Amino acid sequence: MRILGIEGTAWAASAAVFETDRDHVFIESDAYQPDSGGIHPREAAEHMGEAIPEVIATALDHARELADEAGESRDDPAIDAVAFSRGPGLGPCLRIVGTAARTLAGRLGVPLVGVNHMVAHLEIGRHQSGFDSPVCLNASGANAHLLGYHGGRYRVLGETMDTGVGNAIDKFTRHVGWSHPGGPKVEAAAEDGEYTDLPYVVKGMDFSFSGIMSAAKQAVDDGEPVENVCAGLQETIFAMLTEVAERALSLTGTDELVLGGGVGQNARLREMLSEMCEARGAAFYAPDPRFLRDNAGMIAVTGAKMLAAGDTIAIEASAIDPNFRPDQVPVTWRSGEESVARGLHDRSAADTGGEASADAADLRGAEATVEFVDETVVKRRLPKTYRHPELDERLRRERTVAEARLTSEARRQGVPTPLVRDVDRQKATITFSAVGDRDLARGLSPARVRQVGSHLGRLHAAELVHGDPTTRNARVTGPAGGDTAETGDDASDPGPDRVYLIDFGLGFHSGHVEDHAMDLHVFEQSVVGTTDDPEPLLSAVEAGYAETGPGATLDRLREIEGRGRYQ
Ligand SMILES: C[C@@H](O)[C@H](NC(=O)OP(=O)(O)OC[C@H]1O[C@@H](n2cnc3c(N)ncnc32)[C@H](O)[C@@H]1O)C(=O)O
Ligand SMILES: Nc1ncnc2c1ncn2[C@@H]1O[C@H](COP(=O)(O)OP(=O)(O)OP(=O)(O)O)[C@@H](O)[C@H]1O
Ligand SMILES: [Fe+2]
Repeated sequence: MRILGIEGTAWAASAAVFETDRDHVFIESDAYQPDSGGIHPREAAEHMGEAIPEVIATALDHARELADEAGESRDDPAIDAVAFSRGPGLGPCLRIVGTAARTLAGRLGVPLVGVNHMVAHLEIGRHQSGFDSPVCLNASGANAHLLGYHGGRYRVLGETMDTGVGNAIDKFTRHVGWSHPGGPKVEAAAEDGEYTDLPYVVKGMDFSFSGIMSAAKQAVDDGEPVENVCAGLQETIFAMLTEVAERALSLTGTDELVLGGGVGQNARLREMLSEMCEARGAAFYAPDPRFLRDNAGMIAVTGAKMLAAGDTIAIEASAIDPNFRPDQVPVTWRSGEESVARGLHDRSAADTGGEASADAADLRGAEATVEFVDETVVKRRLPKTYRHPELDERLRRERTVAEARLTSEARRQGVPTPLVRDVDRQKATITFSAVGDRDLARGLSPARVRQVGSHLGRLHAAELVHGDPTTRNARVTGPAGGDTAETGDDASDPGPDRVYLIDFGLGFHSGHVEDHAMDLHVFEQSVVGTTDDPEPLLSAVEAGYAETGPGATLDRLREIEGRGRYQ
């Protein structure tokens, strides 16, 4: 089969032909380059209007040659379907691409396939790597998120809370007067720069860039050489992306990572991700640059998978969607049984602690190694070689201090946590009492997550924020199956099932409703990412929270969930 792909969500007017038999992709692209400033939607649309017909004509010529070589009749269309980017992206650009795709499919009498651009950024890497069910890091201009397939959809495991990663970099380069796009210029300048410290902001698997960008602009304005700020920016932003990717691998239990998106062309980002994966024995795949930046090849390849699954779209129903989120797409081309979290269900090492602790294997979280010694666990934040040594040293020290302090403070508020027995700041090592029989991820139940909700509420009421409350950072007593006869639905009496919160390394003090709602959001996201039917669990979390937490948090949580983050 031969699929024509068309891409034009923002800057790349691109058309491609994917030949499924040979697994070969031909791509023709024409980039929009703003004269000054960033991407202007109107200018970008004008560019699409001129360039899209030309790139399509070139791709169709190529398809015709292939059809002739194959001896196909000249009366047959040389392609079997037209796949196009339906969104997300700039409305005026998407409309031009949509119109071109509909017209062409109608004229040739072939099916139309509507592709989500973000899903295409990750499907291309999955296709080329041959991985089963990887975690995907999309690092593009307008987006930044971690995705994993579970229960028929790509779930967002973590994402930017403000701008996309490329746009953040481009805003900085505009500030220093460099032309668009800024990413490659920052990469080149960083080669000659010395690392400078900038704010580092991750919350569980979410992250934000706005504080870093303001600090970077300020540093330049204050006279710091721009190449030093570029080096600091790369080291900070890419270490954040690498850290959250590692956390996603750890949370899902998967050992495969693929990279997608235009920022993925950056050699330093690829180096960090590949080093992180190597250190934890995971496989890493990054497509060639021509498949990372916006291109129609990824649209054609994803379109072919959708076509094979019968996932075509009627012309009347093919409206574009500038806010099309990847988790809205029903993934018709993959089996409902596949899951990014498959590793969770066949790893016995996570059942540890209590009686079993003496025999338990040592664990590796995302950040640290955990060694079980009698009834204690020794948690060591070993150096991460992918990070700049200064940044690494700072993070390990700060987090060790925060973890020891907040674990104890939480306990004083009545939240079950391990006892802190010893802290060695120099070696970034803490010794705790062992708690629980297994991670909550391996024993989810409404009664247990209700306790997590209630614990978080108690912390927030005392102006404490956990910072990384996931289903792997709670330990439970009792059986793997969850609700026992003793606990039943009566969560006010936890019975023999007790839920402990651990891993306060990203914790901090805050009375701000936004920080509280984000904390709850991080926990709910970790539940949604790894379960088939999250709704009863989410209701239980919120019911537990409502009993103990500040009143405004749940409203703010709804607001956070509803925020469009495509800026
Ligand atoms: C919705 C869609 O239009 C959008 N596409 C997009 O942003 O183009 P993409 O090709 O994936 O990424 C472009 C970004 O990638 C950055 N970039 C390109 N080369 C880079 C490099 N070597 N280092 C860092 N960033 C780089 C650019 O500065 C720019 O911000 C998206 O996928 O979010
Ligand atoms: N006090 C404890 N009692 C029992 N088990 C523990 C304890 N502390 C940690 N563990 C186990 O070790 C694992 C890793 O610990 P922890 O989450 O603190 O490390 P981490 O590297 O910071 O993890 P991540 O960043 O992935 O959340 C936990 O998921 C848990 O199974
Ligand atoms: Fe893109």
